[in-house]
Amino acid sequence: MKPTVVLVGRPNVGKSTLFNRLTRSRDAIVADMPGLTRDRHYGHGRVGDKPYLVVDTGGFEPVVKEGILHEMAKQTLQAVDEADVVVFIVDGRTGLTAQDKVIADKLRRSGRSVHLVVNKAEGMNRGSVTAEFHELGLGEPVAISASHGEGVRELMELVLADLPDVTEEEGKKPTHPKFAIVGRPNVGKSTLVNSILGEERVIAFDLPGTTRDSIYIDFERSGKQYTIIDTAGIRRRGKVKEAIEKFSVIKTLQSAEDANVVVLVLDAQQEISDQDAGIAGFILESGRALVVAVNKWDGLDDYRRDRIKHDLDRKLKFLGFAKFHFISALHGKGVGALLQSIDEAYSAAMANLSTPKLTRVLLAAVQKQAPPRKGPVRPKMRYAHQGGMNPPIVVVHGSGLDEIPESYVRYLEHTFVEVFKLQGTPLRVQFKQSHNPFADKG
Ligand SMILES: Nc1nc2c(ncn2[C@@H]2O[C@H](COP(=O)(O)OP(=O)(O)OP(=O)(O)O)[C@@H](O)[C@H]2O)c(=O)[nH]1
Ligand SMILES: Nc1nc2c(ncn2[C@@H]2O[C@H](COP(=O)(O)OP(=O)(O)OP(=O)(O)O)[C@@H](O)[C@H]2O)c(=O)[nH]1
Repeated sequence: MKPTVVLVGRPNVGKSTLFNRLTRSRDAIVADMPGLTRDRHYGHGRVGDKPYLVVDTGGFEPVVKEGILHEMAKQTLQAVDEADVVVFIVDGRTGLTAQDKVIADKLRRSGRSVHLVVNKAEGMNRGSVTAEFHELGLGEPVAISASHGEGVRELMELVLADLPDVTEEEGKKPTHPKFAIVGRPNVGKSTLVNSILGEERVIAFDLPGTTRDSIYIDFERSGKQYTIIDTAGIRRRGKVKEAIEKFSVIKTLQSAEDANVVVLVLDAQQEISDQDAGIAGFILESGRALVVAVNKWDGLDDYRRDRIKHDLDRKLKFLGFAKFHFISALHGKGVGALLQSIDEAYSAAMANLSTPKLTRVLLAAVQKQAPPRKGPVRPKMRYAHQGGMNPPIVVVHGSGLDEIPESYVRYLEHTFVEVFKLQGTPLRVQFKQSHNPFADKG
């Protein structure tokens, strides 16, 4: 599973500046999806071949108005609790403050692994800028400049050094669908898991766990093997749901990363909320295959059904690649069809796309509509091969491919998806310049 790095610190120390720097390159992938809403607190980062999730806790809750911050915001504490590593940022220009001490104390008691980072250190002597922060008792402070990008890469290498390497695990080819049921509180995730597995099964697996673990359940249906990742499972204990735990975006993201198919559950009896769209945005960014379950479809008249469909069209347009199912988890309606779509999405995400066929499809697409010329060089696309799975990545080789417009990339994506019938997974097209030995000669 990808490690989660949580950025903590008092206001104005540079958390979001660092966050933006860590997540910038990844954002480009889904930069201009129409309608996509993303919560700018959660993102994907990578150092070398090590991927991680990063959380900016700044602005999670309104800043306490008077006096020093006596208590870290609840949401921040939850994020710290669910983190693999905490990066605690202080301001090298302001120097050590009382608030820093309060936060340091909380972090020390959290038992998490903490890296102390002194930001805004550009043009300053490393030794002297970090000196006073030793007093926080969180080990050797690391000096960086988030806005200038100094020391950031070294910092992330250090932060990730002690964590288990996930790249090897990622490379393993899965053998069957492993799907995560995600969605905001109360949409019916537990009910859906029950409906898929059958009551007895769930009770048998209803093991107490720690708050941060999801439950993984293997099951068989119609002779086929599945693994379900149940993020809600831990809360479901017998009759009464005591103290419903706070919704965890981190847990949702982690389980989506770990799955090969995500089932996003929505509540048809409520409006599609910003939180729904936010979760949908993360799933899109993760590149996972997706099936949408619009739950609680029972008890709605035609007018309301039309309205919700309209609402979905408008707010979740960017999930056009996914199949939508209108189900009732409570009455077990539509659950079989949902599983079929999970199978289909899984196969699409894991499809083997042969180089000759990809190349044929590419050349036919180019023939039908050539990439627009920009500047003096005409883009030339020569061949395509598969560069990855889950999501399928098609690497197009050629020359003059620097400035292919986004609309043309989408055109190619749609063409590959249609010809290879890849329902339920996003597909990405990447370009690779090959040096053309004849280009300079005339
Ligand atoms: N000189 C200098 N300024 C920086 C650096 N990093 C961030 N800043 C500035 O510090 C200010 C606060 O940065 P933010 O990234 O918004 O800080 P934050 O911790 O996210 O603040 P909150 O959202 O209020 O918690 C901005 O004016 C940044 O431009 C740095 O490395 N050097
Ligand atoms: N009418 C109707 N109600 C449903 C359906 N599915 C679930 N519910 C109800 O919605 C409520 C929430 O269901 P849960 O399965 O606990 O939802 P959850 O998403 O697991 O909720 P959290 O544990 O808070 O994340 C319960 O009262 C369910 O009985 C459905 O298909 N139709």
